[in-house]
Amino acid sequence: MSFSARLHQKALPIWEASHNHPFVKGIGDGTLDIEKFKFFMKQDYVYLIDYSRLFALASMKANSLKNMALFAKMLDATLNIEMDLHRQYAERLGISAEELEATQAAPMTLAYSSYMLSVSERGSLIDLVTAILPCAWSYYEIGKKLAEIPGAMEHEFYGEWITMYQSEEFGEIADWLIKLLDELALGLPESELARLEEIFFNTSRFEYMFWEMSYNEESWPSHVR
Ligand SMILES: Cc1ncc(CO)c(N)n1
Repeated sequence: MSFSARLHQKALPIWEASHNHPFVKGIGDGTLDIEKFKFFMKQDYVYLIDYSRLFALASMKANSLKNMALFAKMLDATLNIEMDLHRQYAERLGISAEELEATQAAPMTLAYSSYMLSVSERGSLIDLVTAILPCAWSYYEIGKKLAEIPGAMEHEFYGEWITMYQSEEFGEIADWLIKLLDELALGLPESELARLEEIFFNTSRFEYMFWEMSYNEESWPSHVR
């Protein structure tokens, strides 16, 4: 079994909980409360700012020119394609790009971003790739699953979201990260693989918690905001 398949298997119960989360289900059947989605979009935007920084850092740590270029491409795709989706939704929701960028990170967003950044800054390239893989991979899986629901991609509000994450371009990023991880993991001792497994498990948990936070619109208590 490849290392990526092992990680996927280990985190499967968490991924399934994400797929079955009422937030994700609500995007799929179009019933999600728009206020919850608005909360999610704003938090996701500030999350993606730090996620983009990780691609810049990955380019710095890359082991070949080819990989440097691929991470640079992912950085560009996140800042200019994926985050454009957020800017477009914001416009539809009456939020300006400036307001979106100025969103105050909620505790879970801050915890998730800080965890990914700290693992990636002090670790090597494989630590970074392991930390970000559940993000790219799980959104692609969710996108594909939701796209199978008849009419979901044509939904007047949530259709664009599903269309973005099920796209071939987004899938290519996930596939490429999976391949790179398996390459980098070749020949590593079990102790190292177990350490990486923990990172993957943690960011998979954070992915679940991000749905949970968004569904509950959970931020700092108002008296300490
Ligand atoms: C929290 C989160 N995880 C993954 C993705 C996919 O890039 C995203 N936009 N947001």
